Amino acid sequence: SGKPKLTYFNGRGRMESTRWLLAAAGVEFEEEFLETKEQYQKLIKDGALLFDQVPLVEIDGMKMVQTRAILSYIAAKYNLYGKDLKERALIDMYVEGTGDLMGMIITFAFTPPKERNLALIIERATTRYFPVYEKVLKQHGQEFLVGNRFSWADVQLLEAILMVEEKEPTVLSKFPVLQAFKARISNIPTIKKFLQPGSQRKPPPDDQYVATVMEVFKK
Ligand SMILES: N[C@@H](CCC(=O)N[C@@H](CS(=O)(=O)O)C(=O)NCC(=O)O)C(=O)O
Repeated sequence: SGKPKLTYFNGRGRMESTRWLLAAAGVEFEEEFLETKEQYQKLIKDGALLFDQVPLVEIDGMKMVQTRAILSYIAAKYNLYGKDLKERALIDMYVEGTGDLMGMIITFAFTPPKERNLALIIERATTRYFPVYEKVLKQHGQEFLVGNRFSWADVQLLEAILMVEEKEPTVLSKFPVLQAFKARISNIPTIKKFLQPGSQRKPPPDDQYVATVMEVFKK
């Protein structure tokens, strides 16, 4: 069909940032949801998973795995990766930052309840990560993080803000510039559409999601 095809669980995990980026670029995509061990074994047998891992994104005749490789390819293909090496370097730094923050939340669902440390996630968000983006936007006074143009960095920062707000709704209370950024980027038509109910955006992980992941990978 020419549309990229995403193979992953029916949940956020490591695939959600790819859904966000494709949606922000206005690119329609198909999804295959991993529900059973048999599906996973078949993908391996068919040689579709280079490292026996998902996310898998089939795009432009390639079977891409490795989340960063997938995201970088999509960002470059849809001109969301800056205009030169230095802008791309900034975007890489910013997306690694929001990626690390979201990584803490992704693993949260798989951490035994008594070991979960939500306070640490909120502390990192409000003292290490959000202050950086607040300052960057404040200093150049532009709409977007890099090169005064919409990029991957903006998409992933909005994704991270919304994810942290799901855990702590007041998390932006000391970040007025990020509050304005959130409102602005959420109103970009392709993102506004993705934020509407019924889009391919996935809900926060629940016990069912965690159980499915464990079941599929059970030896
Ligand atoms: N570096 C890889 C890691 C991918 C990964 O660990 N995938 C898990 C699934 S999930 O953690 O994303 O839910 C997997 O396939 N695990 C199976 C295995 O590693 O045998 C990436 O970024 O895509």
